[in-house]
Amino acid sequence: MAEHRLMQQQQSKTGLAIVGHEVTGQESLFSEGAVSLLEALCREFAAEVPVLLGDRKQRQARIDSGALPDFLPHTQAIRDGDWQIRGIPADLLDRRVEITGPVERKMVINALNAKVKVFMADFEDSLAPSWQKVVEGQINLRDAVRGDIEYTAPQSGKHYKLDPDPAVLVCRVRGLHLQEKHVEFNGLAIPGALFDFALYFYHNYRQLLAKGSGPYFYLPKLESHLEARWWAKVFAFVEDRFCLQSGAIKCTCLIETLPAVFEMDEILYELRSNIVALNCGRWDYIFSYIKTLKQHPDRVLPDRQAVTMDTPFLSAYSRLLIKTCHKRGALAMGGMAAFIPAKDAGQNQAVLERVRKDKELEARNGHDGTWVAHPGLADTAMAIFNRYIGDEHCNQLHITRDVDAPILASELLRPCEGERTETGMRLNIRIALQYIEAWIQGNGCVPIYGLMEDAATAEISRASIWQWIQHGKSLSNGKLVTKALFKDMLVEELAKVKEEVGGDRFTHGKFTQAAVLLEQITVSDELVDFLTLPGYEILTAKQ
Ligand SMILES: CC(=O)SCCNC(=O)CCNC(=O)[C@H](O)C(C)(C)COP(=O)(O)OP(=O)(O)OC[C@H]1O[C@@H](n2cnc3c(N)ncnc32)[C@H](O)[C@@H]1OP(=O)(O)O
Ligand SMILES: O=CC(=O)O
Ligand SMILES: [Mg+2]
Repeated sequence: MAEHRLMQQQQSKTGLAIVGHEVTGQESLFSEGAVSLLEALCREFAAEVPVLLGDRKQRQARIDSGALPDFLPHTQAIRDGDWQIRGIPADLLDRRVEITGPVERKMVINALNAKVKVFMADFEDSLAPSWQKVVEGQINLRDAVRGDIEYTAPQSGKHYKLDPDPAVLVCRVRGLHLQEKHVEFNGLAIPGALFDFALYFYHNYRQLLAKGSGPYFYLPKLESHLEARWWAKVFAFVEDRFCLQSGAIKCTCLIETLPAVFEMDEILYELRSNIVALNCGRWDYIFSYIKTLKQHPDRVLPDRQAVTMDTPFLSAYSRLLIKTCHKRGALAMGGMAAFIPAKDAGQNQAVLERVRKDKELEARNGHDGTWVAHPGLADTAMAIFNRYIGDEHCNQLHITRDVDAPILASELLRPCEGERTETGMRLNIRIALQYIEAWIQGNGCVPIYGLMEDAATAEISRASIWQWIQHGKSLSNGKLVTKALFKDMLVEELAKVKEEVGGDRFTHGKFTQAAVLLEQITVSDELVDFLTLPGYEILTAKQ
């Protein structure tokens, strides 16, 4: 019956239509109840998304013409008010180490078995959202929630299954800028965020609540409290529809855009029934600093490697997030050190040392937990947070920073010192090339030169070069960064990548196509909002 209704809708172009190719196992995912929820959400909320995205453009236009982001005058009462978020469920009180990773079957099992408190299952920065991957990802999470997930690696024959006490599951849905073009509502592609949210919620909320957990979400790339309000309405609508207690759905918002850091109190306030934490998504935040201040010549960033969490503008961001969260009873999560374990034992010691240093800074600032990209880093991060949190507490909520001096807008916006080097520019090109190549083939997270690269980190690499060209910056060796210099380097670095990956891999890969896309988005006069937008067109072209 559901199939019949869908076919009718596909013909009439009204209501919801699934237009993607058939993925094995999708019948049970697109059950009548799930489709009906998705359709209701699209009917109620999809039309508001372009309006919210339009608000982003208007804000950006004001900043492009010289204004600087600042705290909002008309929400002063919310910042000054004495209010708290509603509360944190027991299984989310202790989040000292969270692992993140894409929703592929093997990774889901490995992440849930890792020695961490939470697994953030990611439909966002680390996933290239091909139709196949998003559908399979939902199936994998549904099976994991039921404790019914296994996997056998085709090559090694290694078998994977869940350990008895898996990590708490939190699902990160796509950002509002991304569409899911394989599902249409009234003939238009639907917001990817609604697709991810509706399916994860529908298939898992009962089982999760029955085992004392709940439907938990990470919300990425918010830019304003009005976007948080939109999510609050989505949550309330769903809680009502399924006769759940208000606040049964819980979320953590990533503060990973420069505009959002000025609205953290407001975001917590809008979502106060549902929110439990904010998270320092540092990589997108750095990208957003570049993007938001792209027309401000005095705020051009140096080499990516110089932009570390101890630089003043990032330190202010981390400290203000902690202060804001703890004042409101919410957890303040740290972010990702992009290092991943090295095969060589000596090199690995150096990696662990860098992770330790990064986590130590977060824990000392007062963060309640942090992210790792790889199970091999869990113990290191856990040891640091254990030392700061101890056995008596499960977080650092008791640490309030009211006595600290206020953190001012000028500190959040402070220009970042450091060199722009030819080595840094060439490295940016090679990273962006290899990442885009992986992404357009359907792989959203890859190790490159010993670091985890995902959509957020790669954005920094490509946007930095755009910004250096735009403002006619010189490199430390005196070379002026121009479109011509970039194009010459692109040819040279493409050849270098070929040497590094080998002729065979190069020929069978999509490096030339990646180079074309990288060139387009780097020499364009306007900064392309997200590389995943043109990337999605390529990714989905042949599906
Ligand atoms: C800016 C942000 O948004 S950060 C959040 C988004 N980014 C992420 O989540 C990054 C997640 N990390 C990853 O995807 C991976 O660690 C990568 C791609 C960087 C490296 O992966 P690999 O090359 O497979 O690493 P490696 O070979 O060392 O892996 C060893 C084992 O650990 C597993 N593993 C590695 N990372 C993870 C992870 N994050 N979750 C679960 N398992 C993992 C691998 O699957 C592999 O398992 P196996 O031995 O059973 O085959
Ligand atoms: O999503 C996390 C980030 O750092 O970006
Ligand atoms: Mg991010």
